Amino acid sequence: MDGKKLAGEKAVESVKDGMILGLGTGSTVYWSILKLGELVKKGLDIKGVPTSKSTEKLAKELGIPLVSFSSINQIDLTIDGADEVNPNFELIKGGGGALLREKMVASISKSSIIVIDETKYVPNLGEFPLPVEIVQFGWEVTSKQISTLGCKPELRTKNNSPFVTDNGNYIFDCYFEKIDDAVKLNTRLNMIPGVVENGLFVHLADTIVVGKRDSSVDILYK
Ligand SMILES: O=C[C@H](O)[C@H](O)[C@H](O)COP(=O)(O)O
Repeated sequence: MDGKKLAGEKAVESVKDGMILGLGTGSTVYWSILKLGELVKKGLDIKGVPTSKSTEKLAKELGIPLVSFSSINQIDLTIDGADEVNPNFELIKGGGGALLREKMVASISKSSIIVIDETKYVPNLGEFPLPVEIVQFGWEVTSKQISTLGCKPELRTKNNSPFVTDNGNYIFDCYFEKIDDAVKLNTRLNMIPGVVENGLFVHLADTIVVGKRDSSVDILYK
């Protein structure tokens, strides 16, 4: 069975009536949102906070009640995907371009479950290029500054034009040889003028749900 589907559906078992729920973005959490839609139809009482326009659209189609991020101070639980996860529960996110809103939502979540298939659980972060969201103004200069941290930033494109995020920004996919110190790199990247946010999530996940090829699911707790 598909590891993404297994993990996505398993995470929903932690959802309880009355919760305000952060709804992540991507093809793994898609399965969580689909399951939530089914449960809402059967009477589950939750309110979702979407992390992207695509998740907002999906949740609306499924009849999941939503609440705007601006109107709340705290989220009970967020379920989201990731591109890489290491044994310290540090993540690379943003493969789908939603990292900024995802990080904002995660930052006010009491608890956060990350759903992945087993290919994404890695000893060291960095094989997946690190997404960094930047303002459009002077992106060439920002690229040079980011490269001094030891990577090759590539401007993400879509249909031969720069990819534009839900927030109107660009994304660099940054190729580091290996990321040894995610905490330090997260800080250094965010200190560069022009950088809005980067896809390193540190101290923002407490449970990892891993869907495996053999149809089993591992649940890792911090
Ligand atoms: O911007 C996208 C998000 O960070 C996703 O959660 C991440 O890229 C994982 O996506 P998927 O589950 O589709 O592999």
